[in-house]
Parts: sequence; C-alpha cells; structure tokens
Amino acid sequence: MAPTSLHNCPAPAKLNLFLHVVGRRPDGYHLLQSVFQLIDRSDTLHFDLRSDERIVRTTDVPGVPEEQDLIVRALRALQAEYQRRHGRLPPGIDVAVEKCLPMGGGLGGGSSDAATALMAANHLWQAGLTDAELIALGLPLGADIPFFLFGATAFAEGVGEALQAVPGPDCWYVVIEPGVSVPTVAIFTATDLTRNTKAITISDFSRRHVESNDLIGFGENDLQDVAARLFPPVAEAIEWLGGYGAARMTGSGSCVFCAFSTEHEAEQVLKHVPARWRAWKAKALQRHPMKIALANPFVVE
Ligand SMILES: C[C@@](CO)(OP(=O)(O)O)[C@H](O)COP(=O)(O)OP(=O)(O)OC[C@H]1O[C@@H](n2ccc(N)nc2=O)[C@H](O)[C@@H]1O
Ligand SMILES: Nc1ncnc2c1ncn2[C@@H]1O[C@H](COP(=O)(O)OP(=O)(O)O)[C@@H](O)[C@H]1O
Repeated sequence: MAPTSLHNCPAPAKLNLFLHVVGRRPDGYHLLQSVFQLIDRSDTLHFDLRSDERIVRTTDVPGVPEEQDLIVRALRALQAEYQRRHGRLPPGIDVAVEKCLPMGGGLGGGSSDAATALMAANHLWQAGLTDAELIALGLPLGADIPFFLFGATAFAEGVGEALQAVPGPDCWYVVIEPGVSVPTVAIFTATDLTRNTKAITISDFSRRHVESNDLIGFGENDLQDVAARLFPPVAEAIEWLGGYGAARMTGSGSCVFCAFSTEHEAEQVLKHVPARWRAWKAKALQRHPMKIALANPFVVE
C-alpha cells in the first residue's frame, strides 16, 4: 500500500564543477556544458495527501508566492498528467517546505525542491511515471530539474537536459554565500558574457579532468566574470576562498566553493571565513538521497 504522507524529504543542492557556454539555441537560450554534483546541504519538504484535490503550500516562502513556487507548479503538472492517463485527478497534497538553500545562489534550490516534489508525488499517487517521463514534465519548469531527477553526478549538455553519468569526486566543499541573490537572466543577457567556449566530448572531459590533477578539476565557470563584475561580493568571496585552493562560482552565482580532500581541512578553512558571509561545509553525494529512500520501503513513510 502506498503511504499517505512522506515527511523529511531532502532536496539537496548542486554545484556546477565547471560551466561552459558553448553556443546559443535559435530561441536565445544558451547551450551549456557542465558537470553537476549533488552535495549534502538540503531544503526539507513534507507531503500529506488531502481529502480534496487541491495542491496547497502550507508554509510561507518569502519572495515566492504560492502560485509561482516551482514545487506547486511541478505538483500541478504531475496531477494533470495523472488525470490525462487515468481520467480522474489524484488526491491533492499539502506541502510544507523548510528552506535552507539561498535563492539566487546557483545551488539550484528551487529546481531541487520541484524534483523532490515530483519524486514524492509519483510515489504517493502510485502514478508510475519513469524518470524519463518525470524529466520531460520538469524540464519546462527549470533547466536544473532534469539533473535532480537524474540523481547522480552528471556531464550535462544542451540547456542541462542531456545528461550522462560520470564518476563523482569523494571530497568535501567549503561553500560561501556572498549574501547577494543573482538573477540568472541578468548574467545570460550581459553583453560581455563569453559564449563561444569550445565544446568538448565526455571522453575529453574525463581525460582532462584526471590530468588537471587538482580536486576542483577541469574547466572554468564562464558565468563567473560577469557575475563578479555585477555583484562585487561574489568577486570578494572568490578572491578570499582562492587563498585556500581553486575557488569557483556555481551556476549563475552567487555562491562560491572550493574542494578539499577531508572534512577536517574544510573545517579549518571555515574557522577563518569573515563574519560578513554565511559559509558551510558539504560532502559530495554519489546519489540523490530521495532516490535511495524511495528505493527502500523501510526508510519512507
Ligand atoms: C545557470 C544554471 C546552471 O545550472 O543554474 P542556476 O545558476 O540558475 O542554478 C541553469 O542553467 C539555469 O537554468 P534555469 O533555472 O532554467 O534558468 P532560469 O532562471 O529559468 O533562466 C532565466 C533566463 O536566463 C536565460 N537563460 C537561462 C538558461 C540558459 N541555458 N540560457 C539562457 O539564456 C533565459 O533568458 C531565461 O529566461
Ligand atoms: N521552491 C522554491 N525555492 C526557491 N526559489 C523558488 C522556488 N520556487 C520558485 N523559485 C524562484 O526561483 C528563483 C531561483 O531560485 P533558486 O533555484 O533557489 O536559485 P538558483 O537558480 O540561483 O540556483 C528564486 O528567486 C524564486 O523566484
């Protein structure tokens, strides 16, 4: 029997270990190449089936009206797909969200929340959609959603929807939140954005990543210079963290990270982070924790 609630569901953050802009689609969207890495810093979501058919967010998310919340939009998209397949709506869901991940941080929090919601509702409704079908539902809502549904370290192409598994690093990260929210659109519309990095193949990536011989590995974040120019705290955080290793921005910013071999090394760096920034350590995850939980009936419910 399917459960009627799923509580304490993790929606982990991602880091873009590198992010290249390799071209543009005819509709103006930028073609990217990136490696996405899950980390163990998460929002937490709670789901309860309702006796009617409404999707209701029961917690306030400052700055995100309920109707615009990617969680609510993802659940409604899956509800409509269920109706198309079964000729009736499944029960509604109350969803509560505890935000931990900063918005506009490049950690993919909103997309991860939506992906966790799709996985949870697919289970609660016994809707039976495959990962590929959930990815097709999620992609129009946000380009990072397919990665979270994929659920493991991935080499991503297109706008982020063409995903192939790559071995994930076994390391710890120090992540600094520079205290600014970067709107993705502001970075992609900048005239000085580099849009012509040479595309590589996944085997180029694997070889050059090993050759690069440092933990952060191959590549650059092509969005970083624009974000650092428009948002000076991003530049300051990169410069400060760069004193301890190769520091890089994730996604379109604002967060900045550096990789370390051990938790202890990450803790030592954290002790010195200037008080004006929130900073934390996180471990690289090999697999999405929600996928692990849903594959094990004794963990969920
Ligand atoms: C850059 C990345 C990398 O992981 O992540 P974040 O930093 O947001 O986490 C993503 O590709 C973010 O994709 P997504 O989350 O869909 O971006 P949105 O905020 O919806 O995009 C806002 C606007 O940026 C432009 N945009 C976005 C993605 C892309 N590949 N090309 C674009 O040109 C479009 O004009 C779009 O309307
Ligand atoms: N559940 C949600 N959590 C966070 N942001 C959301 C959510 N739903 C919609 N959004 C919108 O998505 C934007 C990007 O947020 P987020 O995904 O956390 O950052 P980023 O895209 O930089 O990784 C927010 O500014 C907000 O307007």
